[in-house]
Amino acid sequence: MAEPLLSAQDLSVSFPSEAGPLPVVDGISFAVDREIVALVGESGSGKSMTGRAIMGLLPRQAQVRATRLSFEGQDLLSLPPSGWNALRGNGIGLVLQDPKYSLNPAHKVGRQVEETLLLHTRLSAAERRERALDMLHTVGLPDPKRVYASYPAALSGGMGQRVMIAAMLINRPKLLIADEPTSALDRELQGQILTLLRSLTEGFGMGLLLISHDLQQISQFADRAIVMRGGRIEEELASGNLASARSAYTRALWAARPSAETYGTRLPVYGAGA
Ligand SMILES: Nc1ncnc2c1ncn2[C@@H]1O[C@H](COP(=O)(O)OP(=O)(O)OP(=O)(O)O)[C@@H](O)[C@H]1O
Repeated sequence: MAEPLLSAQDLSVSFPSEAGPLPVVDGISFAVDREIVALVGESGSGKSMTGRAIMGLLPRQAQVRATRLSFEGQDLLSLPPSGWNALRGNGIGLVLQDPKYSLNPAHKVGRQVEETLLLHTRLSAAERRERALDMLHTVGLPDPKRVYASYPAALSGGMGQRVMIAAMLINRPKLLIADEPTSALDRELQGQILTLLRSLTEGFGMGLLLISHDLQQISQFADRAIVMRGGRIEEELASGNLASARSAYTRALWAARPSAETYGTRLPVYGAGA
């Protein structure tokens, strides 16, 4: 069988502490292919650190170990810095929570959307512009020319997130990691952005690793869900089965999912031993 796009076996991330290395991701194994896989779990369960390990973007003091961590068969653990630079934005893209912090306020949108093309291709300035305008259109932004020439401050949150997605997808990465890509947006915009991500994932034949604490969202948009708890995988299941999960822990998370009234609040934290 062909190797999945991303494969992680026995992946651990730990931080030094007075009591020795403290694992925050603790021996997890999973794979992502051309599909939408959600990493779900309460705050602090290790979702973001897992995503960052895959991008080679862990804090300096973090230690990462795995028996295997590979992207398209390429071993990520032995990748030199130049290899990471080639991979990021090119093979794997990352969309973070809030475009306010991801987009540089000092540069126009067009330049930021084109950046990956500048780094990884030999396209001319005119070709880059054309691809950027095309991508801004693909992510559903009206008047791409105006957006292209704007500064990020002129964009609403939803537009900013569309611009980030355009910037990440312009060079057609095979895998997109989206870490809480909609939690800075209101409910309606969340649905729009996730619908966009879903159609782009399918249209481009990509894999999407969607990191989220919102189980309701995941049940609607992801194919599979990996439920994390205290750095470990509690259970992996088809996301449509979250409501009837085998694990009591997953069922408790499902029961605590945000409703229209509690929307915007964080999930309660259950101790690892609860
Ligand atoms: N630089 C660091 N040093 C030590 N511990 C850290 C560091 N960064 C994160 N951690 C710890 O790693 C654990 C996992 O964090 P992570 O950000 O992966 O959780 P998460 O599941 O993504 O939660 P959230 O939804 O709140 O982002 C947390 O307990 C966090 O305190």
